[in-house]
Amino acid sequence: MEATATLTLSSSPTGARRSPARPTGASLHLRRVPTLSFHLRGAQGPAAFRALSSPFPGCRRRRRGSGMVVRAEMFGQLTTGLESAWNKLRGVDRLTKENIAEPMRDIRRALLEADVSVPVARSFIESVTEKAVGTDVIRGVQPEQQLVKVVNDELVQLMGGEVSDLVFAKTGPTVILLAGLQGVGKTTVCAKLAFYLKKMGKSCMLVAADVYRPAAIDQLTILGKKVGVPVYSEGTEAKPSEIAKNGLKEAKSKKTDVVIVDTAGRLQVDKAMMNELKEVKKAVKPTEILLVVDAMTGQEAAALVGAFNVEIGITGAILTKLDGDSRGGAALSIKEVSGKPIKFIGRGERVEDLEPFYPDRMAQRILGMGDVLSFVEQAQQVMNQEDAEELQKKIMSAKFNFNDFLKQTKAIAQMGSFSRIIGMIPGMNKVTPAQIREAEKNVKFMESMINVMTADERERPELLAESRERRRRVAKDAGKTEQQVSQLVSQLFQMRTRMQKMMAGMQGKDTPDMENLAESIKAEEQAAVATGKRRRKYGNLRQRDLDSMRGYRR
Ligand SMILES: Nc1nc2c(ncn2[C@@H]2O[C@H](COP(=O)(O)OP(=O)(O)OP(=O)(O)O)[C@@H](O)[C@H]2O)c(=O)[nH]1
Repeated sequence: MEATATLTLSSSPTGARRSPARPTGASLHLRRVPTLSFHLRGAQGPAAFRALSSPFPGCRRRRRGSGMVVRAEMFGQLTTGLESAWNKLRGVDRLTKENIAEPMRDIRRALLEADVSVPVARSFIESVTEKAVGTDVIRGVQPEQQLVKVVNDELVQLMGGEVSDLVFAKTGPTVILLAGLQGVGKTTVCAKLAFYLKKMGKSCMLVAADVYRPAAIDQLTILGKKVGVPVYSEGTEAKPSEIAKNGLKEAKSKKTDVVIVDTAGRLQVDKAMMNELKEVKKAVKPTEILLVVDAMTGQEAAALVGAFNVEIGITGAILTKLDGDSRGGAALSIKEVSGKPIKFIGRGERVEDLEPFYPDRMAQRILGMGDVLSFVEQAQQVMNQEDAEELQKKIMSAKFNFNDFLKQTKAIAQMGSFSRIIGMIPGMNKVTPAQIREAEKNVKFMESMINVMTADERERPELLAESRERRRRVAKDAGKTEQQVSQLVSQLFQMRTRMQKMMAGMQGKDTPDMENLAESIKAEEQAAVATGKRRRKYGNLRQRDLDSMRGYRR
């Protein structure tokens, strides 16, 4: 026999539900550990791989020595489903509503297969479609790569965007109350959290408030010993709220930093369970109430977090058993469905197997395309850099027109800040958040007027400066006053002059001494409002603008 294979199956009932066909010539050794992995060696390795992995879409192969290790990764099936979406976009030159329709169907199917609920999948698809179609083409980036980036960003948002850190009490011990259904891993999480907090330098105490399962107290005591933290218990006779209260008193007297309260789990959500939790909550006023949920239960876990939140008001969730054959639905839906963040994930039975939940890392793990993402990000940066250089050239040759103006205002809307573009022009990176907000407020107002200008007028702003009729027409079409249009025209010329001066000032200086752009725009705006005296032929355009305009035409 030339090939050997070691196959390990998930310890969970759902993980073990499918058994791959046994390949000829390969020996299988079954162990109960919570991932699926094959180690194949010998000439028949590839054949054995195909036979073994066929029931597990998303299996990954890795060469190891002369053999190969195959793992059915968490979310493997979802990753595979998404891959088929990218493949359908090969050969298209930009993303359109039409050509992404089918890939979007694939993504939707992949999400549903991963056990994401229908409404969550629907709103995800809607927002990806909207963002993908509205994305500018980035030079050198394939449309399918661009879609990967959009999907990644939306996945990160779906999972809460930012990492949600544990909150600690300002004074006295921080109390963490753990709740959850039976067997989800609450008791194990107590020890894992204590281990994690000890590594952070916090002293911990575990409180055994699960009085219904005598073994739970023993289990907690053993785990407490293992991680080196004291366990407070009063046996199975006392009331959980009393035990928690006394435990907290003891922790205070010992100046313990964090108290973790283990509560009883039930097979399903019931009134008695909720009432008991409410009592414990009232007795110890926890800083964090975390619901422990099993990732294997998919969208049910998300619904459960929502239900507990409505009943007792929780601060977040801990998702366990993500190392098994979890399809990912829980991780993807919890925040969206319940509004509560996932704070930690459990990825194994050992005390070390708990880590904070990072939405961005999780999204990358799902897509399995870290390299594509960083490539698209770099290309975007290059494009912004090129934009900035182009803008600089235009400013220097006094050709900054309404199209550039609009492009900049749109860039503001897109990026939420001037500073990303402006910051790339050397010396122009002093824009403050208040100025950004101010600039953003004006964006829509200006855009409405620029949108109704003709292509010629946008290209050559002096057409508007010279013709009162044109300004009147723009005002009428945009629903603004003639004065507001004149102000916009005047602002563009002032901006142009000002920018030119700044650029000229910058040349030959390492650290130019100049005001930032937004400040200058604001100053000019105020000046424009204050002036009204020199309005003759050009309505309320100011003499200085006319001079600058003449300079442009020379
Ligand atoms: N694979 C895997 N197994 C886990 C994980 N967390 C817990 N388990 C296992 O799940 C089983 C149940 O864990 P417990 O901590 O006893 O669950 P519990 O919620 O306290 O259960 P009750 O006290 O009955 O409510 C144990 O065999 C744990 O080893 C995890 O992240 N991954």
